[in-house]
Amino acid sequence: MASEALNLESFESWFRDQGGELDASAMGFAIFADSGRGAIALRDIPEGHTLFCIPRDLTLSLRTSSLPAKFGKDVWKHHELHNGWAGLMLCMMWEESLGASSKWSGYLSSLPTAFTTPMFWTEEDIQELKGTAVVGKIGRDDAERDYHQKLIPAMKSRPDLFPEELIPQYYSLERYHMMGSRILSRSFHVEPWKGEEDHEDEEEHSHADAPQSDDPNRMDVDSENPTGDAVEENAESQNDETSQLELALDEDSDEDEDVENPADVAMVPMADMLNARFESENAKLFYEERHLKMVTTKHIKAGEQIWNTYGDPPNSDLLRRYGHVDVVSLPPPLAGEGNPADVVEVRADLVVSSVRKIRKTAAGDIQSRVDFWLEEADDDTFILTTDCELPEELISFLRLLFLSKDEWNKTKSKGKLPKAKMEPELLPVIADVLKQRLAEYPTSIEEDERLLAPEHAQDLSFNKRNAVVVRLGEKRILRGALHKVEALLGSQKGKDKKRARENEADGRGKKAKR
Ligand SMILES: C[S@@+](CC[C@H](N)C(=O)[O-])C[C@H]1O[C@@H](n2cnc3c(N)ncnc32)[C@H](O)[C@@H]1O
Repeated sequence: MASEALNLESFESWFRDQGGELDASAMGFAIFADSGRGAIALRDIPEGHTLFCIPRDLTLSLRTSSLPAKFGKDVWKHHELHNGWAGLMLCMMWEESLGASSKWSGYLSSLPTAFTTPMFWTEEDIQELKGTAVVGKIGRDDAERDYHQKLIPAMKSRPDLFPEELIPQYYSLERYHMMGSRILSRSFHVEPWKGEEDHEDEEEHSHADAPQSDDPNRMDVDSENPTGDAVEENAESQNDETSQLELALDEDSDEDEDVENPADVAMVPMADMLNARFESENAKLFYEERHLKMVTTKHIKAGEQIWNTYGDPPNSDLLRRYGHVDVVSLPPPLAGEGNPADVVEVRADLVVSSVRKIRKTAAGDIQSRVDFWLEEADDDTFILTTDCELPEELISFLRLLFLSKDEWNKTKSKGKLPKAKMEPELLPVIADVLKQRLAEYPTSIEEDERLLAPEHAQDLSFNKRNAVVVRLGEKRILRGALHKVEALLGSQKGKDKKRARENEADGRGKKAKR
């Protein structure tokens, strides 16, 4: 605790020395038992108040580190450092190796070195996540491949920048993972100022192509102040200051608008000191021409925590990226506590296997229907949320698999997927899919609820407790959806019986008439 407090003090003075501005009458730091360091309001703060202000050139990214320019654009690209996060990870390791001569030394030394994300879990702990969306997305192997295929050759090519004796201390695989985790849990998406974009005449420097990013939940930066003040554009003055490398990094960034330009991934000192909790945001980062500003989005009372937002992701993503889970009251139809933003993924192949099992007559052309689906819908996973409603895509997919041969031929020629209209014949398959999906978790809901009960919770390790929270959240959604399907099946049976009785009575009536 004492060392963390000291760390914060030197971080704060580094921040000011570098031109950062903090309203120390409004915001201070505290250490929270469940979330580490965070920011608190030292007095009542009105909405629209600027808590701190960061010069753009104090953010750490491919645009601001001088390492990419030392390689030159072609070599940087040759080593594939313009794709994904590997380039920024190398920049961070290099800046750290410079010690006090790096502009970011006071920042880098304030960053955590240990993480609670599954990337660092034992195999035994990871087993606790079986069935959840986390397991397939940890990505340790992909990250290590990048380390060996991109970073090692790049470093070997420049012993002047990466002296061999410094490799174990600053560039080990362990430190590489550490940088990756810092980016994962603390980076922001920071786009260049509009006036920075249109430059074609810049000479040779690194280019950045679009990276593979899976990041809908990175902390975001808005371009407009919440008070509605217009952000003034001043392209001309910005042009003078924009580094040529920065422009080169953006040159290729429009190639695919769906993937994030790695040059837009930025470490933002001070802004990354704020914690987040589901729907608790009361401050947000906004950008202006030369600064990023953390501005309150609500009135905050003295003593309250100042929360940013991480985009309110499901617990599976929170755990994977940030190493914690959100536990608040769940809205109906669920009850108890969990993350209202939770989701559960159901793979299309599970649906296909249930259709094959239940509709023994399932068409031999099922594969061509699946291919048609994949082409038209471009998705092989169905997502259920905490409202426990059945996804429209799932219903449409099932209807496609249930079409008669004639209907299928028509659908194929029209190139249009069936409407998501629920049919009674789909219900038994959906119930089976949900049961199969529930069976993919090794424990039951009741077992998990017992593990999390207050009298047992202290027996769980931090990782295991988080794993149980994630898997229980997913299972509750599946159970909620299953209850809905069973209720529909029950009322369908009731309707069928009634119809049968009426038919019988009709039959008798007719007989009586005769
Ligand atoms: C952007 S940093 C926030 C500052 C961080 N607490 C620190 O000490 O540097 C994100 C990290 O803070 C922690 N964190 C943020 N919000 C949290 C919460 N609601 N519960 C638990 N931990 C949280 C997690 O470790 C997360 O990876």
